[in-house]
Amino acid sequence: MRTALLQLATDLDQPLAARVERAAALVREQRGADLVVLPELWPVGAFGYDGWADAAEPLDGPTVRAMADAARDTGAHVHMGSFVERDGDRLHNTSVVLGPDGEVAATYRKVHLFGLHSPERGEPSLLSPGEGPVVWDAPWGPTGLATCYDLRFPELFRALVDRGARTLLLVAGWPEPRIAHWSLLVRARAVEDQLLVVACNAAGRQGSTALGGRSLVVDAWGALHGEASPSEQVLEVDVDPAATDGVRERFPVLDDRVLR
Ligand SMILES: NC(=O)CCC(=O)C(=O)O
Repeated sequence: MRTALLQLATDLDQPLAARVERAAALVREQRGADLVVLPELWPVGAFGYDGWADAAEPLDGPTVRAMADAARDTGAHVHMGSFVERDGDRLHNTSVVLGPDGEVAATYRKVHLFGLHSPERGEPSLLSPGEGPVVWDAPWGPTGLATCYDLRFPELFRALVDRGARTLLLVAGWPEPRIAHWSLLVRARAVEDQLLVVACNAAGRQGSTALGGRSLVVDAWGALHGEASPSEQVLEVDVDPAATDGVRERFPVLDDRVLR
């Protein structure tokens, strides 16, 4: 499965429409890929808190529509990363997977909201959490969705495994000062939950926050299939989701769980 991770650097000085147009053009350049993955909150910046309320859109708003058009033109599944979704008077950090037909195939609202550096402006004060884990029945097998700070909460990934997940699509806006945690925890989730993990981070600077890049793909045995630099980059990796079952059969550690 040809997979392209678009490790975007969002330029918050550009108008939102220009950021979306640029991302959609990059998606269209991935013709031939089966799956294209973008980072968390690239339209508004994962740390661009001040712009979120104004930029929030419903699920059928212009950002998702533009990415759906790009998915259709590319003929690929596109995990468009996440955007700030407005649903009535609530805002969510919502990930969206689009099919090659441009239809919404899956959505996931981030469960663990990050606000350690900005208790008054961070995600917990601006957003509402999602209601729980999501496993999407993808053409290549059951696929869990997770977003950034979720990575620090292993119980979410066990819940995804219990719901049948074999592959994990993780999108992030993970900062550079803690990038060693990102690289370590992505590998840990792949090995402990025996999942193929496709993990797409953002790059570049958003205000005072430098995002760390280093997107990576790790299989269920823990082997690294590709890793990006810290800067904006398209990382192309061929992955084999079917190999996860072989790992679980040869080394059935998940069967030996005692606490559930
Ligand atoms: N956007 C995020 O969820 C950031 C998470 C983070 O910085 C961390 O867990 O460290």
